[in-house]
Amino acid sequence: MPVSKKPIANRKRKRHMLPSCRSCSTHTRCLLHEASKQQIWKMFTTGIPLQEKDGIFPRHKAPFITFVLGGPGSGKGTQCAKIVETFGFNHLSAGDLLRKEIASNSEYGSMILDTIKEGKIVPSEVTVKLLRREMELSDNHKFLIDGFPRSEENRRAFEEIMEAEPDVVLFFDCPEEEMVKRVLNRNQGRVDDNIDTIKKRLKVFEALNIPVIDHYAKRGKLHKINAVGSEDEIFEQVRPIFAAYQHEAK
Ligand SMILES: Nc1ncnc2c1ncn2[C@@H]1O[C@H](COP(=O)(O)OP(=O)(O)OP(=O)(O)O)[C@@H](O)[C@H]1O
Ligand SMILES: O=c1ccn([C@@H]2O[C@H](COP(=O)(O)O)[C@@H](O)[C@H]2O)c(=O)[nH]1
Ligand SMILES: [Mg+2]
Repeated sequence: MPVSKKPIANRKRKRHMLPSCRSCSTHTRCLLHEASKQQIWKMFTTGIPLQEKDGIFPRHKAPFITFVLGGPGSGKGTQCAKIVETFGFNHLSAGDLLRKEIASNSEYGSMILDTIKEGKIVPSEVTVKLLRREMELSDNHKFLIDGFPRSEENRRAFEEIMEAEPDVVLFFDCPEEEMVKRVLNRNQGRVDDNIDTIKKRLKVFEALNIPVIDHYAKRGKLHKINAVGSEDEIFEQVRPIFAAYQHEAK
């Protein structure tokens, strides 16, 4: 049975369920309070619910993490939307989080913009920090992490900082010619949807992302999907993967 994403209002309320931050200057309730983070992640990684005495409301479920990988334009975002609709995951697109940082003029904004224009990879600590913040704020324990990790260094940073590994890894396998065609037709005004940047992104994908895919193949976590066909045809390959995990991920 599909589980819909919780409304933003509920996510905001979650902040107020966390203890006050004594170490920040404003003394407001603050997600960056180290003790809170450690408590949340202790619970996330051990699966042991926190008690009232731990300072935050108990949560009862360990995270169920899916990494969604594939080249530029292979259809990751499109299929994630279908997975969310059918299986009720929280979709975290690393690229979208980075683009939000640019739009919000954050301290990393101009560095991220330059990196994306060049089709290169943003430093792991920046991306992992953004993912971690979203995961901490989420009322949903089922995560689809789209477009990350992009390199072995990204993968190691995530696993070390989060003390967690993915349960499932999807790889949307698509020929380069098809990916280029899709990206050039995407028409969403992305600064990297031009032929020069696409060529660079494809090179980076081959050199740095394929080793991550190989790593998870060796660990028996990889599900390779033929990403050519209609969106619905492709989703029919994805559906049984999550149907099989539905009991575990509930
Ligand atoms: N099966 C498909 N057949 C044809 N076009 C598709 C298919 N799936 C997605 N598309 C289209 O291709 C484009 C790229 O898809 P999408 O944004 O989902 O890819 P992505 O893997 O998330 O790319 P990126 O890594 O660049 O974010 C979009 O315009 C989308 O509508
Ligand atoms: O983990 C990540 C994810 C993305 N990037 C940068 O963003 C662009 C666009 O990413 P999409 O997944 O295609 O939306 C990507 O080419 C990288 O430059 C990143 O550095 N790290
Ligand atoms: Mg995408």
